[in-house]
Amino acid sequence: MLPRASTFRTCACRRLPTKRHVLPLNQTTRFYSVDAEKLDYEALKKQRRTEWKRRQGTQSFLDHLIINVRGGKGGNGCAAFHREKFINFGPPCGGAGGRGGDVYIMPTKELTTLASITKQVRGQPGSSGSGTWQNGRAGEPTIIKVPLGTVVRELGPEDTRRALDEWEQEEEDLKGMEAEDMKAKMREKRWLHFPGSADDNNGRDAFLEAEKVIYKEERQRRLAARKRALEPLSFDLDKIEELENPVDAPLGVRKTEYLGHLIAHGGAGGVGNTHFVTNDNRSPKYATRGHDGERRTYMLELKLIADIGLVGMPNAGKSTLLRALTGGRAKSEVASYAFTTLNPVVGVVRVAADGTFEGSLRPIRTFDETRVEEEQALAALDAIVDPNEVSLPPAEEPSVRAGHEFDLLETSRFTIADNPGLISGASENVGLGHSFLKSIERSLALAYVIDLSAPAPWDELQVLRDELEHYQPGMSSKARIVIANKADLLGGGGDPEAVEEAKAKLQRLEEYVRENVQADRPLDVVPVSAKFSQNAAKVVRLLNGYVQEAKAEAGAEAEAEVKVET
Ligand SMILES: Nc1nc2c(ncn2[C@@H]2O[C@H](COP(=O)(O)OP(=O)(O)OP(=O)(O)O)[C@@H](O)[C@H]2O)c(=O)[nH]1
Ligand SMILES: [Mg+2]
Repeated sequence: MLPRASTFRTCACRRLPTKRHVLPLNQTTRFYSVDAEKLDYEALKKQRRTEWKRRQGTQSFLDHLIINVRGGKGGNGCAAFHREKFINFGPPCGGAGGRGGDVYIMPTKELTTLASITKQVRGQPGSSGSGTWQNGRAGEPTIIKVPLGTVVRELGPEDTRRALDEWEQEEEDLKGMEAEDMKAKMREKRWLHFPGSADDNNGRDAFLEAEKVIYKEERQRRLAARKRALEPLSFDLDKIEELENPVDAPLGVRKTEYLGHLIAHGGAGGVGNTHFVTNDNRSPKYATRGHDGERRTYMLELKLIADIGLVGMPNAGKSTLLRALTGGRAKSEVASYAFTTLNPVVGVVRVAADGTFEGSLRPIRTFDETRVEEEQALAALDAIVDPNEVSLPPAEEPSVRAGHEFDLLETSRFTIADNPGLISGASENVGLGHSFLKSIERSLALAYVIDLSAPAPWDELQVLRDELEHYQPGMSSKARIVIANKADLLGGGGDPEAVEEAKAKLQRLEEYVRENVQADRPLDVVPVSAKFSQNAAKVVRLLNGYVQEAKAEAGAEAEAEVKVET
């Protein structure tokens, strides 16, 4: 029985928000106005966010991946005979199948992790040939886009993680079959027959001859593939390459497009029955199927190419520093809870001859927390500052501006990578672990970022150094500078006692660095405030110096190697 109309009305009303469900405004205000409670609430919120982020981090951070790549399958050949008005029995006219598409790999700046890359990549198949001598269309190439800085390594024949090649796979499929069944199955995989002539073909000498030739060719193909597999491919995708088309090419000549590195060839197309015409056999009724594409397995490993790598504990202000140095161009997330940054982010610092860097010309506002909170903060700011009441002095126009104008001034640039936070025990996979350090393994220099406002910043430094050494012995010798961040929190707003205390703390840190953390060359210690871009110019000058120095050293080494070889 249908419910009465009044029943519907009651249900609908129940779903509507009533006054009871909405918290009165004064009630929430009262809750926040209690300071102790608010503090607890804030701490709890931060802790929950940290936990949430850490869990997310373990799922989304991806710096190595194994992918199975298969070139496109070739299209099948066609067994057909020409038919036309007044020609009832025309000649064989089956076209060949198209080639399967090749698979390429290409670096791109748009990606920063391997998370979006599919593990099984199949090239596009070629289309089959058809009657009237029509050959099939070749498969389009497939391009796998990976982040810049990915190292591609093919797994060798002994590696158990490698996918089986087409012959090994066939062997596996035929295991345990009777010899007759096996033969039939192998034939079925390779041959196509004109409708109704399969049995007839199998008994013909011409077909058996053709089969022998096809198997011989296949054996040669298999030998070549096995030989090639003994030398696995390996290359670094550390720069974006472009094909230069000749400038004097005649009009109308197609420009060749850069597709990247070829990692799996597509299979050849099958041949049509026209291919098998001989003097003895004028109307062959069989064609071959397309070949499978190459099957290869690759290990992708992400190693970002940044000249400088920032290493620091969570919340030390690494992301804030990156944003300050790049003028907010590098969009690294900043928030007051730990593990805000989950993936390494690379930014570019552009420097002029007089030491001005582009970031200093772009005033940035660094917001904490999420976008919602950012909007709330802005709204609160607007409520306090009434633009009509406060007459701000007109901002001075800088003589140069960031953006395109800086192109004329720029004399050097370097890249800098912000990393997730490193904590004690990261080598035992505590926090986000330390595998992300792989991304800065090839950096020219490392910079420790520590929180100077912490009670014992030197302890932080020791932990960072130990974790670097745990990750790779000798890696800490790449560190050149200790950036003591959050210096603005010391000094107590100009209180002489607090200033003295801050100076003493900095001195103690310097002493500690000199005595305990020293590598083979002295480490610079620079107090900065990333949030307010204080002393950032000095940091940029020093970092730029290390990069130039390291590049010069690498250049000298390469030259020496060339000399030895000659
Ligand atoms: N007062 C002050 N606060 C800062 C400074 N630098 C960063 N902060 C604040 O410190 C908090 C953490 O900054 P982040 O840049 O996210 O720190 P992080 O090292 O990237 O942290 P993770 O990504 O979690 O490893 C934020 O609330 C920043 O506003 C600074 O120089 N002075
Ligand atoms: Mg960060």
